[in-house]
Amino acid sequence: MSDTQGNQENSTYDVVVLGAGPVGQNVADHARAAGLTVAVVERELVGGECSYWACVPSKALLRPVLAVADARRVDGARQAVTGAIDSGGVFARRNRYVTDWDDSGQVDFLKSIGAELFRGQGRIDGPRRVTVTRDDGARLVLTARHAVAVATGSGPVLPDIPGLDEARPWTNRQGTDSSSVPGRLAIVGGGGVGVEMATLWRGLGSHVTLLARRPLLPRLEPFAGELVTDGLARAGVDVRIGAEVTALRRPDPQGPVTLTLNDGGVLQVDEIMFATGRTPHTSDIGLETVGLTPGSWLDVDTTCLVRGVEGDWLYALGDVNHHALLTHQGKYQGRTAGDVIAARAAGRPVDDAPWGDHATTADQHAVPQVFFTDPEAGAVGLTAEQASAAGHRVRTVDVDFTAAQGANLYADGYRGHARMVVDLDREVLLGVTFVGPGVSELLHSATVAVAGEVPMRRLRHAVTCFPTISEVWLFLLTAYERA
Ligand SMILES: Cc1cc2nc3c(=O)[nH]c(=O)nc-3n(C[C@H](O)[C@H](O)[C@H](O)COP(=O)(O)OP(=O)(O)OC[C@H]3O[C@@H](n4cnc5c(N)ncnc54)[C@H](O)[C@@H]3O)c2cc1C
Ligand SMILES: NC(=O)c1ccc[n+]([C@@H]2O[C@H](COP(=O)([O-])OP(=O)(O)OC[C@H]3O[C@@H](n4cnc5c(N)ncnc54)[C@H](O)[C@@H]3O)[C@@H](O)[C@H]2O)c1
Repeated sequence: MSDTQGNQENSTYDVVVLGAGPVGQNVADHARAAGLTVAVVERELVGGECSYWACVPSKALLRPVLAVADARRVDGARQAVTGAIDSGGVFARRNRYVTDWDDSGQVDFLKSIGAELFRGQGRIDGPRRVTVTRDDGARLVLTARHAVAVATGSGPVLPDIPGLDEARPWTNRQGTDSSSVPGRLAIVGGGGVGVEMATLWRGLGSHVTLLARRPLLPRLEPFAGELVTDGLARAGVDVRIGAEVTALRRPDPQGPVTLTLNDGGVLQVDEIMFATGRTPHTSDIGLETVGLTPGSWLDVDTTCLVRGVEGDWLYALGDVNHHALLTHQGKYQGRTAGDVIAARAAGRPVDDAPWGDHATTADQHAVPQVFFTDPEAGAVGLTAEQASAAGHRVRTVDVDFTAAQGANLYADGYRGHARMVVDLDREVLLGVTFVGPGVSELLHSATVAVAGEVPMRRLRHAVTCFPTISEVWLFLLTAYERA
């Protein structure tokens, strides 16, 4: 429904979604499937950071690097890998997966579900109202009968270092959309973006220096970061733990960047990339008009309803709520919140008990994550340290993959390690971590066990196929039973 006042158009929908990334699209899809009318506001590309400058291009670029690394671990296949990776072919592959940064396919998806797309910057303007400012300056007002869902994602945080602007650093954007390989690349930050970008650009031939304040992948079990550090070093990445950049210089815009480091050393590179964390896209979305602080992460309950806002109409999903900065977890929140909004709109009961239909319980207990490094690292649930800190009485079981024949048949001289964290009181798994080639596809088995709270005694009946990498489960369970 729409009407016009002066030159400002006003329209009313059941739900207004801010941001058409993967998360915004999921909440829209679920609300539409329940029969609600939905407006989606997007200021850039429908598909968001994930589709064009994060998950999809990074994995399109990494896959050839990891495929070649896998082939090199198999006698007979290794001899067929004789040359360097063809970066032109890799970039062309990436361009196909990001559809040349053209979002028409995803626009068609929104049309197909019957959601209305509004292009422009969306801002909340008091309860249940959103203004959209288009590039040509035109403004329209959207009113939400039931809910406004914020899914505006996050952007890179850059440290405040002298010379930062002059250095014109890369962020995840240039790290995923560049079509030339820098001769020398410094990457700052040892989280997920840093380790994947180091794997990728080294694989394409760059001389990469990875500067990390702390050990790599600090949110995972410590052995994951250690094995990934080792893998990067074997690939030729100069990994420097404890390093920080204190100043940057790039006097000639076409010339190299000079980094001053905290140990007083100097490093010269052709590009520098920052992978030093994310900040929510909430500074310019009108949070102050509903009593919230601009620029803050949005604090939500288990149904993704924002706390501290009267009237139960504002939801926040995906990166902006800071539960887990991962596409799949944000999409889970989007599916859940879409269903919650529909239930509340229809006056139906909301099942927000733990593991209920309308609760994002997995955000607290079973978040899975895979890093596409060499070796791959995958984890779900709590680490041993997190589980103990949360007050659980735990047993930690560790095994090397080398004993699993399936793993060795997959890669000669397979190197990998797994850990499971068992809750001794309930005899269920709290967390599992795998590190090794090919473990990315193994992780979901652990996610099912953790989210399903499958009793340890039942897990022994989940027989692993011989000979597959999954045999690691047999070694883990045997070690648990015999301890
Ligand atoms: C290099 C990199 C690799 C990654 N790899 C993975 C991976 O392999 N797997 C994984 O699960 N996660 C990965 N992530 C994390 C993942 O990208 C994010 O968790 C995901 O994009 C979050 O989705 P979202 O929909 O919340 O936000 P986004 O994808 O950022 O989408 C938000 C959308 O909102 C729009 N928007 C923002 N503000 C407004 C406004 N005011 N008005 C209108 N529109 C607005 C933006 O333009 C954008 O389109 C990676 C991140 C990075 C940086
Ligand atoms: N495959 C995947 O699922 C995948 C891949 C990449 C990123 N992601 C997600 O995207 C999000 C963002 O990743 P990220 O790596 O940018 O952030 P992050 O927060 O995971 O890691 C950033 C790292 O940079 C370090 N750091 C911060 N400031 C620094 C400084 N000035 N100097 C040196 N080091 C500094 C931090 O200590 C931290 O270890 C993460 O939450 C991650 O889960 C997921």
